[in-house]
Amino acid sequence: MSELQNKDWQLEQERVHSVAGEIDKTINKLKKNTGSVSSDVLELRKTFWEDVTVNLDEPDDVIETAASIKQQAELLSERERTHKQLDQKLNTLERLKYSPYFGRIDFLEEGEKTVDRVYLGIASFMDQQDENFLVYDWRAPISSLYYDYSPGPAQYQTPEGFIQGEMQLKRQFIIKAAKIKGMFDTGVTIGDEMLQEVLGNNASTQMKSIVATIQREQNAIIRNEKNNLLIVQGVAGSGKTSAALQRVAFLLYRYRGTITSENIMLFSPNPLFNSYVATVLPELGEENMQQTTFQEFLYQRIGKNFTVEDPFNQMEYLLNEENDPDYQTRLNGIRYKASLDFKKMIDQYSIELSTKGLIFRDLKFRGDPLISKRDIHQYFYSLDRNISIPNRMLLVKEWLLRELKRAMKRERSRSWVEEELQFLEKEDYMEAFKQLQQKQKFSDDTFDDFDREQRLLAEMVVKQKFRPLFSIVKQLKFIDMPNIYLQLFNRVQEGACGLPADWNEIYRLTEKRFADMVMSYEDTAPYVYLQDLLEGRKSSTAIRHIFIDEAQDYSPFQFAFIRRLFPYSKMTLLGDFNQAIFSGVTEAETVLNQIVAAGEDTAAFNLTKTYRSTKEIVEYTKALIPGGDQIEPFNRKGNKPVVTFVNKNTLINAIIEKLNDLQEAGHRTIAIICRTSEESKQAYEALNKEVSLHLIEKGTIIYEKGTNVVPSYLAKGIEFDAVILYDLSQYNRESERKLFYTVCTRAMHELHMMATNGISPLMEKIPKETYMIENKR
Ligand SMILES: Nc1ncnc2c1ncn2[C@@H]1O[C@H](COP(=O)(O)OP(=O)(O)OP(=O)(O)O)[C@@H](O)[C@H]1O
Repeated sequence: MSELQNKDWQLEQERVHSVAGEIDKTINKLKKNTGSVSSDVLELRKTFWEDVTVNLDEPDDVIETAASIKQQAELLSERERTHKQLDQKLNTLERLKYSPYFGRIDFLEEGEKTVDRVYLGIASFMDQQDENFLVYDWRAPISSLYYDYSPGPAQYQTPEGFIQGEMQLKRQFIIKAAKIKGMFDTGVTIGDEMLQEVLGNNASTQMKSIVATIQREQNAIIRNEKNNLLIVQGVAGSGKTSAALQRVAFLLYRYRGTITSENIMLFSPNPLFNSYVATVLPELGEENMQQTTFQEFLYQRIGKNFTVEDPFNQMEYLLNEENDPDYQTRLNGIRYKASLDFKKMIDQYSIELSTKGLIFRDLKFRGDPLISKRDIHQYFYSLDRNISIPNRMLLVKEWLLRELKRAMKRERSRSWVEEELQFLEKEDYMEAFKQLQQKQKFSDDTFDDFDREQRLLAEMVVKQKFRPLFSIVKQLKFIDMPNIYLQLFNRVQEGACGLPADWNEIYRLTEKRFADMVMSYEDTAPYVYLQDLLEGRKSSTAIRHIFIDEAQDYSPFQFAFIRRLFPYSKMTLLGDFNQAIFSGVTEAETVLNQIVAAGEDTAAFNLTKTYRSTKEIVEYTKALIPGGDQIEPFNRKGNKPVVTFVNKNTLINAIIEKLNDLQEAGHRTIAIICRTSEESKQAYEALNKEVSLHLIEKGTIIYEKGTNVVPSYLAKGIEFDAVILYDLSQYNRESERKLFYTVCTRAMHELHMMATNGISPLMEKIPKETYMIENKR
């Protein structure tokens, strides 16, 4: 280090100390505040009832009591909110104290004489007089200079317009416990050294924020405010998920006051992924957005009577059941049911249903139809056809509720009621007695009282028996959805586009599964879509931004469906067609290559640089996919991938040997990736006797440090220090190329592949010099 650099370092270190000191002062002040708020909260909770005047004697008193409770509850919740905010602020300050900032830029604004020195951190921090920013939030308008430019002419956008000027210095810091551990002045690309430092670390079981090293092309995605729909195609490891999460943080900052974490929703591939990304936003001092998986979202809408298949079962079927006589039909069905043609067919069908064809269910009472499906049908189609189907359904619902009430009255005097009365429990009598007392219906005449009690009990019995019927009607379950859906396949398909030749077979298969009360994954979205067209669904207005990660796994149909549910949301789709493992097998369209965005205000991004894996691993994996030569690895050195020839007897020992080597080399997260869940279980059983490891299944929520055995499709989106592919020879169908690519790209530092039956034909085009071969047969 030169003397000048040494001096700079010293000056910067002094500043770090002084800023950390200021942060400490603020922390202490805040702690005092938090203390008093937290004792307020405790006190309020303790004395809640003391300060409420409870009097239930007269109706007026009851109203007053309710108002008094409400007031007290509001006071408590306001204090609790303040407490939570202070707590969050304290947390952020503690993080800032540990590492106040990661970057500095010196910017001379056009027409100004003094240079602005801007230090960037995870949150803004001002001096004690609240006059000067000691740290700028990385999301502030001026901070974008850091991500977008190298020293030289530069500009940034503010709500008032562009500010031009010259960036004179760009400096990066690695600060830990208020000590500068690294300091780099950067040139053209930001943070090569810093990226080396960050990417060279061990993989973690939880994703980390990347704010210190966001790249320019990622920044464009993170800060986009112009477009309603962002489509990001990015190669494996290009930072799509990272960009999505930092974008959430950006939006929460930029639209503070109008948008909260409640208004943002992330669709993610599985529950494990949800927990994998769950710490990024809290690390940045923000609350997590809403998270769901698409299947979870759909399941709430499908009756509990169905066993609903999830995408993982579907994947297992596709990978394991090639010899099933129905395999090809199922595949064709999956492909068509994913398409917009199928959606059009459903739209057309729903128009027809407006005039004929709806199917209803009998409303049965004590085994007999009380209101027959024919009556419901007749009533429905007697209504004005200009009224939409959902609105007519509401009218039918109201009519049915009226009819049920009428029927209830009729039933009270039926003989079955009297019979039931004899079997009532003592508690039922007590209840009737209590009710009569409350209604003050007792008279002096005990004979009358007996009569009244009997009548009330009869009412109670009938009401109870009718309850399920009321609930059926209220939930519109008098509509026979499964049969309406099946009828769709069995009608004349006039002008239907792209109908598969084996349509009748597809119908037969769908019907067969429905008869067993099983709904295949490919039917879930179309089924719920049709249901929504008939029942109506209030689109969600609370969600303002939707993020869909792993978007390549969504069909055009599914995307159109989501779009319809959230008409007021902006959307960010992130995916990689080379990782379309589901449609890789089925050859169905995915939303990424058939974007349904006509007329939308759309921006498309293409990320080709990859950060996860070493250069050697990328050189190997990029040769696996068409167009892979465009993938640009980050220059981080490592070992070449290794293919180990084994036979069935030596496989487990070879893996154990690898595990030992990798652990010795300091790798903390190692995945043994198997093709299917069955294979994972076998591998786990065999290895578990010898080494300590965990098995990841579809319900697994958290992945743990150490060695994990994981089925291919559950490894999506996450990463490991080292990956051992359980058996590379099994990936031999062309349709599994994307799956093979996806699993190999999970490795950060080391990729090892066992081969029980020679090299996979999918590796044919991979240059021999990109990997090494070992023999353990
Ligand atoms: N700008 C960056 N600075 C530091 N690390 C980065 C950056 N961009 C990406 N990374 C790292 O690269 C790895 C891959 O990122 P991420 O998981 O977001 O990529 P992805 O495109 O979603 O990958 P995949 O499609 O393979 O799931 C992560 O470890 C992430 O922290």
